[in-house]
Amino acid sequence: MTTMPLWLASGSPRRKALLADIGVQCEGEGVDIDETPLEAEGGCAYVSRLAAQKASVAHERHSDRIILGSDTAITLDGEILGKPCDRADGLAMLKRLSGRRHTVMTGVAVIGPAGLLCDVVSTEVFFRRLTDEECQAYWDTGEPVDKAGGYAIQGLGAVFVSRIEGSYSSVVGLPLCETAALLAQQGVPVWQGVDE
Ligand SMILES: Cc1cn([C@H]2C[C@H](O)[C@@H](COP(=O)(O)OP(=O)(O)OP(=O)(O)O)O2)c(=O)[nH]c1=O
Repeated sequence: MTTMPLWLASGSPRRKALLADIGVQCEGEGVDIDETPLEAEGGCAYVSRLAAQKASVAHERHSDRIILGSDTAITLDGEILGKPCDRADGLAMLKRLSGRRHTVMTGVAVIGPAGLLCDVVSTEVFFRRLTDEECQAYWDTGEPVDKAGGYAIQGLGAVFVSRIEGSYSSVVGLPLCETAALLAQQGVPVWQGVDE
């Protein structure tokens, strides 16, 4: 076990709350990086690159901590969808998700005594059909604006999701099973089903 405190390279209150759910306390703040996908970059490579980059930038400032960075994006028809840039973009995303399945990918990177450790978790999310009125009313709630794909499974957007295959916490922003394993490999005290 390490005595190095954990630093979350994220401004997302959801990621902090998910870690708190499994008893992991941390400080942290978001880092500003360019989130433009590289040419021909796939979703898995994209979220793992951004998670590692967020962790590396934070590590430069807080080299005395264990650093956790993460990134969530959705993929549909071979395209990466991040956060909507405006109302028109958000409505277009919701219409594309309507009545079909898409993939949510979350990359997690942890820098610590074991070096840089990364994982990517993919989850299939199935949406029921949405009417134009529903998409507009949902956008107007304000919930979609800072969410990858323009919806929140943990919020009002849950009424659009008929089922998922994979990790719920990963869709919300941090896959807890895999994150706990990465933290444990870096010596962070984290409960994994047995008391030490
Ligand atoms: C699909 C989906 C995404 N999201 C969120 C998770 C992420 O916070 C966000 C995607 O943006 P990210 O760039 O992954 O994260 P962020 O900008 O919120 O925070 P930071 O970069 O500082 O860590 O979308 C939900 O909260 N619910 C959902 O159902």
